[in-house]
Amino acid sequence: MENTDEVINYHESKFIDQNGLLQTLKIPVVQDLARLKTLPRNFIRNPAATDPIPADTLFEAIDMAKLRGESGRVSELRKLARISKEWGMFTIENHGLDPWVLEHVKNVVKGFFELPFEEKKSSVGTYMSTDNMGYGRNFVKSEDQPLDWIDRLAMKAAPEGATDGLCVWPKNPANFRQVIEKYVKAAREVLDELLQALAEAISLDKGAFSQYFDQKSSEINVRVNYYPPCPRPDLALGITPHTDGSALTLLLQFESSNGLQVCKDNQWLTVPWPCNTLLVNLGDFIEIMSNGRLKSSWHRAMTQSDTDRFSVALFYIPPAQMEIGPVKDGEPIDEEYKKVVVGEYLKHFYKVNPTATKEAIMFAKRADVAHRSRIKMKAEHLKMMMVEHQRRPKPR
Ligand SMILES: O=C(O)CCC(=O)C(=O)O
Ligand SMILES: [Fe+2]
Repeated sequence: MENTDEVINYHESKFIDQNGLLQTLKIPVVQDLARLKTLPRNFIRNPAATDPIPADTLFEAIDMAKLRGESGRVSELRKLARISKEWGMFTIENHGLDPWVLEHVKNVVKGFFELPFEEKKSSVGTYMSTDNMGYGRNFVKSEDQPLDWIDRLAMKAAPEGATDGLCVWPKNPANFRQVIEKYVKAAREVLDELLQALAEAISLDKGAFSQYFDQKSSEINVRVNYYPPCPRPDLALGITPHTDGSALTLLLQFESSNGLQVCKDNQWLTVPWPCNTLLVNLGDFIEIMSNGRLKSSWHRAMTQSDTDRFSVALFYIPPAQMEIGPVKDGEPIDEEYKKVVVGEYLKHFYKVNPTATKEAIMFAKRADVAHRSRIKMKAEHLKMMMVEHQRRPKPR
C-alpha cells in the first residue's frame, strides 16, 4: 500500500468460513483510501467494459401524476410495463415526496459520513447476523474476495421495533433517525402505489402484489451507500453485480450520477438516471410473484475518480413469515416459480451471494426451469467474458 502519513481505519468483517469457524477480516475504510493514487491490490477486479446505450433506447421517467389521474393512466401503465420489462428498473417523477424531506435525507447522510471514523463507530455497531446491519461494508466471505469500493450504513426502518436493542441508528446528526423514518413513511405510500400499478401493468388485479405487504409486519431495510472517489474506476467496483432481495427498492442518489449499471441484453449499460431523482428497482420477490413476467435486474455500482457518490436504498420486503408465490389471476398459469417463505428465501440469498450470475433466484424456480435457466445463464456469461477478453488491450 502507498505510503501515507494519514491514518487508515479498518472495518471488522466477521464471517463463518468453509470449516464453520468464525473469521474476522480487517477491511480498510475506503473513505480513508480515497486520497491514494493507486488502487490497493485487494480491490482490483477488472470489471467488464461498459457498453454505450443504443441510440434508439428509451428510458423515460414514469409520471406518477398520470398514474394517479384518469386520462393518462392507461398509457402510463403501458409505459411502466415496457420499461420495467426492458430494464428491470425505472425512474419516477411527480411522486409527491416532499423535496424538503429528500434534502434532509441528503444532509443527515452527508453529516454522518463527514464525522471522524471513531465518532461514526461510537454510535453504530457492525452486525454479522440481522442482515448485516450497522456501519461497515458489504458482505465479505473470504480473504480472496475482491473488495467493493464502498462504505455503507444499514438499518431496518420497519417493522416497528426491528432495531430494538441494536446500535444501528447514528446518534449524530441528532435528527438522523427522525429524518429517515419520515422519509420511509412517505416512501412506503409511493411504493404501495407502484406495487399496484405494476400489477395492473401486467394485467393482474390491482392488489395482486400489495396484498402481501401488511403495514405492521412488512420490512423496509435502509442502506446508505457511500462511494468516495476511486483512483482506478476502470479496475474497481462500488458494488459487485447482484439482484436485490426485495420486491421493490426505492433509490435516491446524490452528489453525482453515472454510478448505477444494469446488465441489459448481456451488455453492461450505465443507467441514464439523473442525479437527485428517484429510481425504482425490481427485486427478486416481484419476479417470483409475477411468475417471471417481471424480472429482477442484475445490476452493479461503478466508482468515479473525481467525485463522491451517495445512494440511499429502501428495500421493500413482505413479512418474513409470509409465503409468496406466483399470483393467480383467474387464468390457469404455467407456474415456473415455487412458493417460498420470504425469510427462508432471504437466508438463502445472503448465504449464496455474491455470485457470478443471477443464481439466488434459482431457489424459487421449479427444478426443471432452474436447470434450463442455469444452462442459458452460464452460456451468456461465458460469451460476455469472451467479448470482454477480446476487448482488453493485449500485453506487448
Ligand atoms: O448505488 C446504487 O445506485 C445502487 C445500490 C444498490 O444496488 C444497492 O444498494 O443494492
Ligand atoms: Fe442493489
